[in-house]
Amino acid sequence: MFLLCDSPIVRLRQFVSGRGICITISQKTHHYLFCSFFNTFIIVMLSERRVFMCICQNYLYMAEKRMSTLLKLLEVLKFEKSEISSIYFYAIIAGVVQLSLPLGIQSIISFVLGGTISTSMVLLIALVIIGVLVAGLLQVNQMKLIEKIQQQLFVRYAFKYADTIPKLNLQDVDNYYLPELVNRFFDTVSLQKGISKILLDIPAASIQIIFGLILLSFYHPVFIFFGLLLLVVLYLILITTGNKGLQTSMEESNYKYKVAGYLQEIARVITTFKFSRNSSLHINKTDDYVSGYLQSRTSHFKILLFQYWTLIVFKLLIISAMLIVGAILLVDQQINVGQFIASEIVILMIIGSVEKMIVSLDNIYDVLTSVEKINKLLEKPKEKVGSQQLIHANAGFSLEVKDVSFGYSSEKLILKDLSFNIPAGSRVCVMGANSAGKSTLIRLLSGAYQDFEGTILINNIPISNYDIRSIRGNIGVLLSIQEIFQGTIKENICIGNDAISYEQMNYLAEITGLKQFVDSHKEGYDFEIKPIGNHLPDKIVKKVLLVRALIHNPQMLLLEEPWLGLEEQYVKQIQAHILQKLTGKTIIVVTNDVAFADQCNLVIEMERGAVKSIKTNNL
Ligand SMILES: Nc1ncnc2c1ncn2[C@@H]1O[C@H](COP(=O)(O)OP(=O)(O)OP(=O)(O)O)[C@@H](O)[C@H]1O
Repeated sequence: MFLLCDSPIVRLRQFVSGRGICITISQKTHHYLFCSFFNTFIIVMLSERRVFMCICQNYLYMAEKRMSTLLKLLEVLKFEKSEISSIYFYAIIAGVVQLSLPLGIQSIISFVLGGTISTSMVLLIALVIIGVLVAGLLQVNQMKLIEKIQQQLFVRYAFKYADTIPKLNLQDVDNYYLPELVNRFFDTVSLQKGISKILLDIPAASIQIIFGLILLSFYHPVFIFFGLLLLVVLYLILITTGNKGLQTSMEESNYKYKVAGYLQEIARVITTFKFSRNSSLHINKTDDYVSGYLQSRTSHFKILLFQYWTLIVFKLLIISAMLIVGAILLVDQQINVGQFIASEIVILMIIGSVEKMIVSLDNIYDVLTSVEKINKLLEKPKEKVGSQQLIHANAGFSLEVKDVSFGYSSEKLILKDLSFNIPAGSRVCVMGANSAGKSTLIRLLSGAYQDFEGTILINNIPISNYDIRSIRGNIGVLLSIQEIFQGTIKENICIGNDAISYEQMNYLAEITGLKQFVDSHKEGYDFEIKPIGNHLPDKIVKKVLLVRALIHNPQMLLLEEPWLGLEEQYVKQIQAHILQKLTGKTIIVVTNDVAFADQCNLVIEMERGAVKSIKTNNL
């Protein structure tokens, strides 16, 4: 295809997959001639360096994108190597066995034309029947292997998601709604379905095509020409529509998740939409996303239709050509009736396989799209994990904050040039007005946010050098960003640590006042908390989180407003526990409680992201 135009880059984008030759016709008027050769990329243009680069980049970008999606699919299939090899092995055997049908029929017809029913003929019929049975058995084995692969895929992704989510970088997670992103897990179901089609249909179809063509070439050389023509057409369909098909499939999937995400958002704020009865915002927004979905789906369907129409036209042509050629060869007595019928059966088998391959293209798009979608969460940035272990000593840790600056985004600094020292075993109170940056500081000290300027040293070693898990194992944290989850109270407190006894839990539950709530339910600590803690008073949520922070007997405590909103009696008990029972541990509490601050060794006052004052109390 040749194209004369004045805007090479715009044209190139519209160009079929960016492959082609580009020749400068006139440098002055900036006219360019593009020509596309399927799957061939050559640039004959030496004078316009800038355009030359653009073309290369465009091509490379598209090739890279396609390759990366394919590589991701191969990465998925890498674990199923042995099953896939077996499936292909069975497919080859089945392909050979299935050829016994036309060959058997050809011989049977020769016998029938001879007018005798001989033992050989009965034997042949039996062989054909056995061939069909064996092919069926092989297919059953293939199905079993596919089932195994499907189960493995689901299990592997379920565990990958469960393992990855807690490791995600919190700063990055701030930019999206994580539960919505997790919806991509449902693409494992599309992957399971698509993979089964691809692994069953495509090998069977390709092997039938190859063996069928080889067989046909034995009947007459003219069939070789038809065979080659068939392969070229199949290749052209794949090349011309492949990229576009994948692109429209991705767009369709993007809108699918937009619709699902928005419905999820409506459900999340159900009361808001319920009480704004006259508003149709939710319907209008859903309409926008659904329209986008329908448009991209229609574009995708157009590609599939184009592929199918090409196939129908080609089928018509090839069947008529084959019948005519077969009939001529038969009349010319170059082939006999048996060969004629057998060759027609083989041709029909080949056409059927080509059809299967074209129809499977939709599955290939689905599979590639699913792999991209599932990986969206898995590819998100993870927390950095150093190698140094924070040793569990029986004393608190020392902290040194040196010239630390931090912003949740690059536009605004929240913490500005903070510097202070906290000796091991200190009790520290962090005070300050709203938005002074107190919570942000605690988040940095807990290792929750890692991309800050300056240094934070724990026991004289930069926090980034530590294995973050060893820090988490040694500190108790109560941050405002923490939540309770669906599960029992015990699970919410212990988070799977079976070494924690009921006595330990009871002791802290008494201090915080959680015990009263636990005792008021017959299930006790096995009382099941509903998702997002629905119906649970805020005070109880806070108490559960506080007991969770204290229960591991950590060497360092980072507590954000631990008693804010709790009953006076429990506030006193909690403070007494922290000040009197946890001697030797490093305790940092964010609170504007002056009475508590007076009992701390160090009081850090913050103002607009900076340290306003540091006061040392001689206790
Ligand atoms: N996850 C976040 N993403 C972006 N900005 C944030 C985030 N968390 C806090 N901020 C902003 O950082 C600033 C400091 O908030 P921070 O919660 O650290 O202050 P604070 O002193 O603890 O205030 P408060 O006592 O009201 O909790 C505020 O302007 C706040 O809006």
